[in-house]
Amino acid sequence: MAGQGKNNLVSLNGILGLISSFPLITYILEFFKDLVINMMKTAPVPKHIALIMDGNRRYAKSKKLALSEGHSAGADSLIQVLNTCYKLGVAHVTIYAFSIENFNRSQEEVETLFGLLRNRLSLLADNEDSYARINKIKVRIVGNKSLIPEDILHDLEAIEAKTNNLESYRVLNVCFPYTSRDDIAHSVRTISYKVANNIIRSSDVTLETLNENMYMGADTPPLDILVRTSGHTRLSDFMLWQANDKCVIEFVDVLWPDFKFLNIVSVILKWSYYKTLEMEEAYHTTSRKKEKKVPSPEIYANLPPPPPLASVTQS
Ligand SMILES: CC(C)=CCC/C(C)=C/CC/C(C)=C/COP(=O)(O)OP(=O)(O)O
Repeated sequence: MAGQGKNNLVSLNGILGLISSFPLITYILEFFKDLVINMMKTAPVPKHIALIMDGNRRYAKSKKLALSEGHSAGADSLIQVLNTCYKLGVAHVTIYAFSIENFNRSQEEVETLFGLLRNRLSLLADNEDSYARINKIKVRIVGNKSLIPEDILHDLEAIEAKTNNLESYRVLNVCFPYTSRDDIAHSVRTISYKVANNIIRSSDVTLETLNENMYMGADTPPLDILVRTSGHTRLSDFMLWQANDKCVIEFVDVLWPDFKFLNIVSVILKWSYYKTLEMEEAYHTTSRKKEKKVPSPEIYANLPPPPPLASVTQS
């Protein structure tokens, strides 16, 4: 049944894709998408969503495309998903764009991925009317920058500089090249350095200190939803530290390039539904506690007698 539901959603996405090739229909579809988004805004909205965009190569194989086209289709999907998230009011989106493990892929694929990332991010941020700048989205490269070739790093840092101004209030964290364990090791190394140089005391090191010294920075809200596409049910060394406590992990059995508006909307709707139930439960628990605090009649019975009545008209 779950597989059938998945196929229905993929074919619905396909139909939407096909009919959206007509301009008037695109306009009507966008109108309905905005309507859905505006309705969803009346319920709780997650602050931070992370995405493991898995399945680009399988998508390319299934469509008999070149591998690079699979990644390119993945980048197209990402733009749609980002647009939905930011329109809805999600402040931070974090994407696993390149794992340190991905360096084990062929030189050709690594270069394709680096080039794609540089080109797509440039498109997102280069000009004043580019998507990230119009929509006030800060692009941040999060990860072990020492592993990025100099020319690519130079371009990525230029993109960061163009979007990182005070007006930006949405954030796109591009994890590149990244693994969680490398992030945790980086945080521990930074803290050890600070302790050794008397910048902080070891007794003051808390979970928050570890958090603050991670690549992502202290101003990142707790992770609400982590999505992995393609049906694989593992985290592949991503967000191991951040996916804690209240974070919901969603494994969606759809290849990333097929992950579109309806898929991200259903993930967020589910989160929002359970969040509403949780808030309602918390509300009832607090009101029950308040009700319990009402003093019992016996307490009134034991109160001292009231003072004698005095009137201003009768001296
Ligand atoms: C603008 C911008 C930041 C673009 C990002 C482009 C993008 C979608 C990158 C993801 C790359 C990646 C390693 C995907 C995993 O699928 P896979 O290659 O492991 O596929 P498979 O699971 O089918 O082998």
